[in-house]
Amino acid sequence: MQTNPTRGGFAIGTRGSPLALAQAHEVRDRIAAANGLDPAAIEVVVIRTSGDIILDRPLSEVGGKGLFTKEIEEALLDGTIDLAVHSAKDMPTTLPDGLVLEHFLPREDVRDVFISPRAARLADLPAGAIVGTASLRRQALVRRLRPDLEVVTYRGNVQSRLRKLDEGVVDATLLALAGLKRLGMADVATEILGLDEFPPAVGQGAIGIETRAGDTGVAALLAPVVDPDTAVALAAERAFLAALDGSCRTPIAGHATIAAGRLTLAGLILTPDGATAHADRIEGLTGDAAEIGAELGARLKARGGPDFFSGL
Ligand SMILES: NCc1[nH]cc(CCC(=O)O)c1CC(=O)O
Repeated sequence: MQTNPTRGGFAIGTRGSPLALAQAHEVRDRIAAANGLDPAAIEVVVIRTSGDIILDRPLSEVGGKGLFTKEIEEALLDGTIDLAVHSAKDMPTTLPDGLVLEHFLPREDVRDVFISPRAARLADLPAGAIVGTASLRRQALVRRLRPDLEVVTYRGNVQSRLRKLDEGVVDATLLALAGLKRLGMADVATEILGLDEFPPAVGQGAIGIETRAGDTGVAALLAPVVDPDTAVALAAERAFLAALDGSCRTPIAGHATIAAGRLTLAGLILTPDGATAHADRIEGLTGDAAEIGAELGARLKARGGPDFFSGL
């Protein structure tokens, strides 16, 4: 078994939310099973991040996605942990020097779900109903489909969001089906939203494993558990997001699929009010994933024009 010279063990770093822990335990169990190790010999280290501490403001106002990874990445760089498990969706497009995001478990369902005690479908909510979500993409997509609803920002982990729904603070919310499945809670979903009307965030449904660049020992342990198609899809989606230069105030959807050795990347950018949207897709070779992502990002950026991103 690979040991860490500075700490004398093998450790996985994760945030402490129930979803983050479920994902870290899944990675631990798969590594153990595929390498003939005792799962108990692989330590799971919970790391509290700035993003977990600041809960009262939208992420886009307090510094973005990096707040959920900073302390975990420091632990990876200083050798406290050997790999970090993340929701790929929550990862910034640029990582600190010396770290890479190249390993992914097979992707879960990428779709969003609508959850409400008031209506069987998003289309059936009464006018004026309040939809709570912190995601700018979900806010814009709801406004595009249902401009007559009221959209409010609503942060917190999956459990706390569902609690607010129970308490009647909002009439409906939207969550990723993948997270609910990993928590064994897929049955709370009221309606599974279609990919065309409600395209996912870049990385949605994928568990990413961040490692130190050139750590061949960890790469060897991960080789039997990772999914190459998911890695290709994520390379395309993340290059797309990076080309749109990561303004976390811009609603963006992006989804790559692989079939018969070909990659198809679909992307969408919206204004926050959902009134204006630009969508396109590119199909090409899986080996060109990063180029396809960059090209689609550049196209949509050009289509939106200079004011699309600055004027938000
Ligand atoms: N930003 C929170 C977050 N990060 C990943 C998931 C769900 C799991 C996934 O998309 O892989 C969620 C919750 C949600 O959006 O419902």
